[in-house]
Order: sequence, then C-alpha cells, then structure tokens
Amino acid sequence: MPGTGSLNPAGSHGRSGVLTAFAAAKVNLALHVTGRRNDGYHLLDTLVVFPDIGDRLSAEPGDSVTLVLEGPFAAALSAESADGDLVLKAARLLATLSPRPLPGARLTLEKALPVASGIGGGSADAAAALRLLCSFWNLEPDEAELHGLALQLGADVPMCLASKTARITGIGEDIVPLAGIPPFGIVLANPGVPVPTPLVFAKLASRDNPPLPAIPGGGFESLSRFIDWLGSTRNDLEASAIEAAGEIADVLNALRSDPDVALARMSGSGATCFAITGSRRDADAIAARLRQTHPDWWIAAGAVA
Ligand SMILES: C[C@@](CO)(OP(=O)(O)O)[C@H](O)COP(=O)(O)OP(=O)(O)OC[C@H]1O[C@@H](n2ccc(N)nc2=O)[C@H](O)[C@@H]1O
Ligand SMILES: Nc1ncnc2c1ncn2[C@@H]1O[C@H](COP(=O)(O)OP(=O)(O)O)[C@@H](O)[C@H]1O
Repeated sequence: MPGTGSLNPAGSHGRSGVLTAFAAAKVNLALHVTGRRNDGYHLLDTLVVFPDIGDRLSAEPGDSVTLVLEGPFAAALSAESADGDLVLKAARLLATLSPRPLPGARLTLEKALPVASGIGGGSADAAAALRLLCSFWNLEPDEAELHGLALQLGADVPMCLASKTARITGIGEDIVPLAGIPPFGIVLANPGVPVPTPLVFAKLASRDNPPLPAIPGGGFESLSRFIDWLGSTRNDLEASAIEAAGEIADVLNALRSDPDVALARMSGSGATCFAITGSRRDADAIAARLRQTHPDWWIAAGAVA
C-alpha cells in the first residue's frame, strides 16, 4: 500500500518470489538550520512527513545483484553510473553484515520522484532497499545497526528508514516520531531544475538560526492550528535555493495563488515545493489546475495520514 511500503519490514509479496517496497517522498514541512559541525555538515531542526507519493522497489531472484531502472525519471538516473545508485550502495553495505555469501537479487526501481529535488527520493530508495533486502536475504540486523548503515548512505536515509512523521535534529540522525498532527492533503510541484544539496548549503547567509518553536505536547487540535504553528516556522534553505534556481519562486507563487492552498513552502534544498490542503480531494483539484497552467512541471497530489 502506498505510504507504508518502506515502513513494512517484510515488504509485500506480489507474484511468486517477488518482494516489493514503497519508497515514500520525504517532505520537510519546516527546516531550520541551527548550526554547523566541524566536518562542515549542518545541524538541522526539521519536521518531516511522508505522503503516499513515491518510488517503488522490487526484488526477485537473480544470478547477481543487479538494478533495472524504470518509470518517468529512470532516464535521469541512467545518465549516472549505475554503480553509484543508492539502491546498489545500500545492497552492498547490507551484504557486509552477512558472514555467508548471499544469493543474487534482480532489483527493479520504478523511479517516479524527480532526482535531486529536495524530497529525498534517493534516500527513500536506499532505505527501501535496506528493508526489502533484509527480508529477501533473511537478515535480521537490530534497528540500531540498520540505522548506522542508513546514516552511512546519507543524512536523510535514517528518517526515510523510519518513514513516519517526525521531528529530526542533528544532521538527520536524531529522530523523534510525532503524533497529533491532523491528516491533510498535499501537492508537490517541481519546475524541472535539479538543485544540488551541497550548493544550497554552501550559499547559506546564516547558519545559526533559532530552532523550531515549541510543539504542543498533546498535538494539534485541528489542521488550522497546525497550519498556524507551521506559519511561525521556516525553510532556512529557501532563499539560497531560489538564488540557485529562480524557478522555485515561480512554483511558490503559483501554489500560493490558489485559494485552496493553506500553506506553501519549499522542501529540503529544493526545488520541489509543497502545498498543504484540507483533503486529498482538494489536492487533486489543485494539481489538476496547476497542470493546466504549467504542463512542463512535475506535479503530484496525495495525502499525509
Ligand atoms: C537538505 C536535506 C533536508 O532533509 O534534504 P534534501 O534537500 O537532500 O532532500 C538533507 O539534510 C540532505 O540530506 P542528504 O541528501 O541525505 O545529504 P547527504 O547526501 O548526506 O549530503 C550531501 C551534502 O549536503 C550537505 N549537507 C547535508 C546534510 C546536512 N545536514 N548538512 C550538510 O551540509 C553536505 O555538503 C553534504 O556533502
Ligand atoms: N536511486 C536514486 N534516486 C535518486 N538519486 C540518486 C539515486 N541514487 C543515487 N542518486 C544520487 O543522489 C543525489 C540526490 O538525490 P535525491 O535523493 O533525489 O535528492 P534530494 O534528497 O535532494 O531529493 C542525486 O543527485 C543522484 O546523483
């Protein structure tokens, strides 16, 4: 089921011998940059959600570990070395845990999320690969060991391994699941410009910003209360991302001009922006309108449960 696949440790069985997992997009509803470590990595305070919009990974028996890319954004990845794909990197790293040789796995990635776009598609794929191959190879690392492997693959991979609404601090490793956020619809829109994450961090004007405001202990009693709270938060990477790719401002303007959008902001280091709506139905309607005016943008609608 979309939205939960990468959460499902066992993956789900399809046709015989095939395991599948869903790799949900990661959306930073708020992202504060609060400092910088000595190694140059930035300290974050971020609230992430995982809508039912994402990639799909499957594994079936094969002679060796191979990856086939399919789907709308397969070409964007094929241009890069297949060896460098985070799915294969995750497979190689996981295999180091096994004292015995492991059987081959023919992996297929249905790449639906745009690449290098601030919604952690590669990180979600890597996390899905870890979960899926644990099941495929009958490996049972404990959660701490898996978390350690995930962090070696990228700062965003541990949160994608959890794939649950959470407040994240550190560089991405300190994960506190958050309950009490009402469900909402979401629209994702990307103008088709890849934005390299290191460039956006490098362009930051300020690296010591205040953390997220307090989150009410009992959660938010309504979506409008949650939107009010979000209104007092920021994405500290937005200005430097817009400096790198001015199209992001166009996406934000287009989303904010729709009367059914409650709040619009950039996710991660961009260029994907999100809009929060009252329901999935509103999100579908907004996405349909946006496709009329911007047929060249990648636009997806979904929900956060
Ligand atoms: C900005 C965020 C917010 O969730 O999302 P994306 O825009 O990538 O989706 C993440 O922190 C991105 O995490 P991820 O994409 O896994 O980063 P990595 O591959 O580990 O790092 C790529 C590069 O980004 C910079 N980087 C990344 C994370 C961080 N906390 N501080 C950094 O300075 C570093 O220059 C690093 O070399
Ligand atoms: N399966 C994958 N999907 C996306 N990107 C990948 C993948 N494997 C490796 N990468 C590399 O990771 C980089 C970051 O990708 P991605 O996770 O999509 O970015 P972001 O976190 O900004 O959305 C890409 O530029 C690409 O070179």
